[in-house]
Amino acid sequence: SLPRSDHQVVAVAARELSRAREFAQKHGIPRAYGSYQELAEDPNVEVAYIGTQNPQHKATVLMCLAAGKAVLCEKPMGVNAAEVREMVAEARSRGLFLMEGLWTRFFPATEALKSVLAQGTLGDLRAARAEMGFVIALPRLTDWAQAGGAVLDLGIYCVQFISMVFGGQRPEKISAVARVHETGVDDTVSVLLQYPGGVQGSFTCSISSKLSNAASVSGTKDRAEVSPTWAPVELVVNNDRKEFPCSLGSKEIYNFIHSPGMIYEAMHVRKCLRKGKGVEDTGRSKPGRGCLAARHPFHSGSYGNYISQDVLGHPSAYSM
Ligand SMILES: NC(=O)C1=CN([C@@H]2O[C@H](COP(=O)(O)OP(=O)(O)OC[C@H]3O[C@@H](n4cnc5c(N)ncnc54)[C@H](OP(=O)(O)O)[C@@H]3O)[C@@H](O)[C@H]2O)C=CC1
Ligand SMILES: O=C1OC[C@@H](O)[C@H](O)[C@H]1O
Repeated sequence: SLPRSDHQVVAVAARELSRAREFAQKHGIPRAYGSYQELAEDPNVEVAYIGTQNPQHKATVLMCLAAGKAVLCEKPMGVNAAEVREMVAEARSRGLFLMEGLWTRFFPATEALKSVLAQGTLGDLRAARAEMGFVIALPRLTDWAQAGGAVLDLGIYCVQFISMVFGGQRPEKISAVARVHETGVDDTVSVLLQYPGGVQGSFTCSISSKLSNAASVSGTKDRAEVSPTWAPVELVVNNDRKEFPCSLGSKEIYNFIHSPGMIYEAMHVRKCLRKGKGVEDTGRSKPGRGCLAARHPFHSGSYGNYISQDVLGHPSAYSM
């Protein structure tokens, strides 16, 4: 979907070469590999996009970093804070770019919301609310061994929204309640986040029930809402509704809605690499090829531990 002068998919890898070849043929990709290692070692690959399942993210990220690649890893980058810290440390030590694929951040509707917030249109912010839930029949979601569960797969979109609207502040207190799936993963979770000055964030995520799938922020003057939470194509401020269609003329049939919106994060990666500077992680930017770990409280560990402690009654194997 993007100009070939800017982006080219030059290789694809799978654990089975036949599957990589089939995908490469279908999408006109020049090279197919039967292992991720071979792709990581391909000198024509500048950026590795990692779309394996959650438990394989870390190993594949480290493999590609070791091969000197910039890395865009699907969300959640790690299944817990320790994994994320290890990947960020490795990227930093090698001076390489690393980004978590929270594609939501780069949608035009999100950019429009950010300018509404920057203009102070809503007044002093008081509360943010996000929901993401639907009945999803994906085996990986109910499988503990695949780091399934609502919070890791869907809750992450809610947390990143709340973190974004409150400027990346860390909440002072977190509490959570949950329905636990018979496989032991979190099925439906509601979380309350208390920020300084009585400002509040709350979200519900569910892999077994349809929720509003909208995210909103309210202030002393007005309220703004984007939807759907994870791939926003609509922004409503007061009664003013703006559409940001993202079919982008693509004729592809995708597994997940608004998938053409993946181009926005790809463009962001290119922009960062061309700027050649590390992007703010803790509020400072560094000259030279740095790394970005799209940091949000979720992966700081404390929130994840609170959530998993509250939700599952014990720090789960994959608590964030
Ligand atoms: N940004 C977004 O909108 C979305 C993001 N995601 C994220 O993308 C990632 C992949 O999700 P999805 O594509 O639904 O997952 P799939 O269940 O389709 O698995 C993706 C790939 O993981 C690879 N894989 C590597 N090791 C294993 C293993 N041990 N067991 C099974 N598969 C393995 C397989 O590749 P192969 O066998 O070919 O090597 C498989 O094709 C997740 O992290 C998810 O959070 C998912 C959907 C939407
Ligand atoms: O990232 C995602 O977005 C859409 C969901 O259906 C999917 O399970 C999730 O991984």
